[in-house]
Amino acid sequence: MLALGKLLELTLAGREPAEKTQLTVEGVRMRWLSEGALEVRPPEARDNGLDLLLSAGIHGNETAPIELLDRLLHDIARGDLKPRARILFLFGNPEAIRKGERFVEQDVNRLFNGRHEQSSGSEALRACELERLAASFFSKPDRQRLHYDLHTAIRGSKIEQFALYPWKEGRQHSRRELARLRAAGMEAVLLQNKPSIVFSSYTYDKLDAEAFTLELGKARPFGQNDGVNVSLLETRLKQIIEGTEPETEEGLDGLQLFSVAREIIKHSDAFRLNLPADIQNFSELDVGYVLAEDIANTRWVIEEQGARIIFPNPKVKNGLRAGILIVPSTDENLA
Ligand SMILES: O=C(O)CCC(=O)N[C@@H](CCC(=O)O)C(=O)O
Ligand SMILES: [Zn+2]
Repeated sequence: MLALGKLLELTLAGREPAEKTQLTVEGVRMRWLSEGALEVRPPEARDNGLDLLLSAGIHGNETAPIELLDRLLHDIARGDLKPRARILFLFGNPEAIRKGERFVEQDVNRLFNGRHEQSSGSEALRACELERLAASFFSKPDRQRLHYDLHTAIRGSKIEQFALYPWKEGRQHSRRELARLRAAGMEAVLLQNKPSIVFSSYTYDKLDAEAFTLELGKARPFGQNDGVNVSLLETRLKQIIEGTEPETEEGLDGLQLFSVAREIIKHSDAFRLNLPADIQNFSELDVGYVLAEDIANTRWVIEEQGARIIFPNPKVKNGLRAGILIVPSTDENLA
């Protein structure tokens, strides 16, 4: 196997490779760009015009997606997987991955779309670098652009695998991309309805990629991911990479759609979230329930029928999202 296939090993060791560019026997070029960043380019005659960005480890303790990208890279470096797409592999927060922590000082996935400019420290610099790497990768005209930012969640979930689809004014969510996600094993998609500061929102909004955050199960340490079944996603990614993806029906085959009713923002240290610590994502909340309380008697009371909570987290920094309240949605506004 080509040494550059061991991007994860290099990243965990904090080392630069001796050789920055290597070629497989089939002429696939692997190029190390920076810590945790590697570009894969098929020979020109085989290139099918797709630019695919695969990122994981934006949160350092979310190891199942990192292991998935590591397997894909090994297969490419051994010549077992023969790309027709250009691919950028990114391990988002190397320092946090080495520590096995979600982040070191601040959450990288709250620093995109310019937020890093209002901040400082190594994670702000990394978010800036990730934006630059993604922008340069997606700078070629007349190519399809696709980004999957892979995550696992802090808690268990009533719906194990789901996607978050960013929003941009005037741009419609794509039915074809949703069908593709369904085929990749996603059971639900949350259709966002406002701008955001996460990585997939940056590539969707600023770089015109089709972009998604994918949640694949519960976060566990390296080597303990048997409970996270990524086989459908892995098969689909290999097909996308090799250009052998079967044409998907436009039907969504039971894919559940949700939209954001409200983001719960923690405003102060007085913030209290009235949920059990072990509550699962997608738990339903009754109308009238006092979900949260904050400074100056602010109360977050459930008003929406069919409301569910995802990503509840009272420990976030003040000013950040402490949960998302979602409601069922339909496919009527899809392009
Ligand atoms: O389990 C949790 O509370 C968080 C899991 C996670 O890291 N989710 C992403 C979602 C990004 C998005 O909103 O698209 C995050 O919170 O950064
Ligand atoms: Zn995450």
